Amino acid sequence: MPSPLVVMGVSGSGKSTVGAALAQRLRVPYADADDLHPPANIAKMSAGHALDDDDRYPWLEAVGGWLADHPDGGVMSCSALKRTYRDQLRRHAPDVRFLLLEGSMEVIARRQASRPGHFMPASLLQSQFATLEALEPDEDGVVVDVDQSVDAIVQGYLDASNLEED
Ligand SMILES: Nc1ncnc2c1ncn2[C@@H]1O[C@H](COP(=O)(O)OP(=O)(O)OP(=O)(O)O)[C@@H](O)[C@H]1O
Ligand SMILES: O=C(O)[C@H](O)[C@@H](O)[C@H](O)[C@H](O)CO
Repeated sequence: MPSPLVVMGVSGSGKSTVGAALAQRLRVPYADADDLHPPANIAKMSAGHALDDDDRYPWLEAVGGWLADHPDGGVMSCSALKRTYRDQLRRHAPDVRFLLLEGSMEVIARRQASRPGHFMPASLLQSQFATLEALEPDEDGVVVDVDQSVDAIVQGYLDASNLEED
């Protein structure tokens, strides 16, 4: 894969699951942006409060740093909800591509509900959807519907990107 990829979308859309599967399929390094949050961000979300732009700024800097360190390929799961956040990532890694995992609130809420023990409360899903700005035509990316198997999502991305496995 010639450039780093960010698997993006709202909480519970499958970023970690799909991101890890894609990285394995493409045989490139994988990282989860959830692991790069400052502890204060995790505490805030755990307490039921949505992050704001200021909270996300240092976190996106860390995500961008990882992308810049993987110019020859790597997959990062990161919500990247707003255009300005993706612009911030592109400043670090101009060639970054995005895979937007798109789904209805109904499907995603059901998946979140059957995922016990995660710090992200289901009550924040509405704010995640309200904050999400879809990929714009000038952004390098692919949109895949999450209401299908993980394998089908991975294949959908590969087909849309004309990427072959080694
Ligand atoms: N295509 C799929 N079909 C069925 N279940 C799925 C699919 N993708 C993900 N899941 C399940 O949905 C739940 C949410 O997925 P996951 O944790 O990967 O989402 P996420 O976007 O990384 O969430 P967060 O950003 O909150 O960490 C998990 O329990 C996962 O196993
Ligand atoms: O931008 C955000 O609000 C955050 O990245 C959240 O989306 C969580 O980190 C993640 O999705 C965990 O559930």
